[in-house]
Amino acid sequence: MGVLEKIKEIEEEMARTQKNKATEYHLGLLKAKLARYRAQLLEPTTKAGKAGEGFDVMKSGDARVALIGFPSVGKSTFLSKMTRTASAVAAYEFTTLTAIPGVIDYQGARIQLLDLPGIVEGASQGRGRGRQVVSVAKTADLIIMMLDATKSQEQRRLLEIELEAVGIRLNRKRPDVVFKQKTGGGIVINATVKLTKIDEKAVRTVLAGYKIHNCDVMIREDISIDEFIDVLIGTRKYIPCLYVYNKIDSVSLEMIEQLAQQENSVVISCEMGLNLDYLLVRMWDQLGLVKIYTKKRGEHPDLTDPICLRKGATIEHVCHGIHRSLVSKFRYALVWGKSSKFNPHAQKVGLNHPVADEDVVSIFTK
Ligand SMILES: Nc1nc2c(ncn2[C@@H]2O[C@H](COP(=O)(O)OP(=O)(O)OP(=O)(O)O)[C@@H](O)[C@H]2O)c(=O)[nH]1
Ligand SMILES: [K+]
Ligand SMILES: [Mg+2]
Repeated sequence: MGVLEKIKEIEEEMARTQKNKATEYHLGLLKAKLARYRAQLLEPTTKAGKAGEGFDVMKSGDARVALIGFPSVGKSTFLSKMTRTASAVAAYEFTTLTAIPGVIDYQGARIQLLDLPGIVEGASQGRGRGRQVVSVAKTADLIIMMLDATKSQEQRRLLEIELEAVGIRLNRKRPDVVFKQKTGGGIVINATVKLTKIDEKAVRTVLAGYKIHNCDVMIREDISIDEFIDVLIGTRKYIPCLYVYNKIDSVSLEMIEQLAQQENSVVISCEMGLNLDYLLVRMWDQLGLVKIYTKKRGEHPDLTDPICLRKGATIEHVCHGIHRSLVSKFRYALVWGKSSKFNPHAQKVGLNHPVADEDVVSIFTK
């Protein structure tokens, strides 16, 4: 039996099984199995389908934003508006057939915006170019899920299912669980908080489903069984997502208001150029980039050409941003700004010092 059939069989069994206390563990086991087969589906080595390879686009700039959506929601129109790259726009579906990269220059950062083919239901199982599209989505620092404001709200849920199916977790944090596999000693489970959604038996059932008999599990937040499975699988991608409703020029004001009030959502009209600046602000916030200005000794900081880094970046990342070989010659750095202990005065720091947005940094070398 192929992987697809096995998946279907488990899904059918899950649908048949009533959800209650008595079936809880059995369902947990089925879920674990299902997740394992789905993971196989994405392995390049299985015969279940062609490798989950993405389109061949070089990652460039300081961050990558991927446009995911059904056909004809306006993804290419958006790329053409926001960047100097033109991507074909048309009223028919599947106009775009490959990944088209464009660049947004914003706040001194270069953000790569990727226009992608529209995906359809079943994309994660290889329908259309779906598999390729979702694997590109996995490489993004932010996903813009583009939705058509004139269409049913169902579209959003369907897309979420497709992205979930390939291991993407939208707007969620990695579960706070420490999992260590061992060669002996049995299963040791500890929790530092009260667990209301799972118990030890459920955890053991899932571990048995994965044929794991020796491990340490330290659970530090009130997780669900699905989140525990994610921890075991280990390759989940936790990516921020903005739900962008396009074509608001064609819906009522009440509708616009209702869509705009949802969490993580932004309403726009590409065609009328409505709210696009605000979307940029929201994208920037979600990406969480920090700008660092460099300063040579005795000179003013260079405010025209900041180095853009991820949140959590250190002086070491700043060095890499200036020149590859700088770290090997590094002696110390002076930092002014929010990360300086003596702000507004400078602090002398080492490579591990975490920088903050708009810090000014001077590097001193040997
Ligand atoms: N009314 C309205 N129409 C829009 C807007 N933005 C795009 N469109 C129209 O929607 C249609 C599809 O636009 P595209 O940019 O090709 O959509 P796409 O998502 O890239 O489509 P595929 O590449 O086929 O997946 C075109 O006819 C656009 O003119 C908008 O803000 N309002
Ligand atoms: K189109
Ligand atoms: Mg397109």
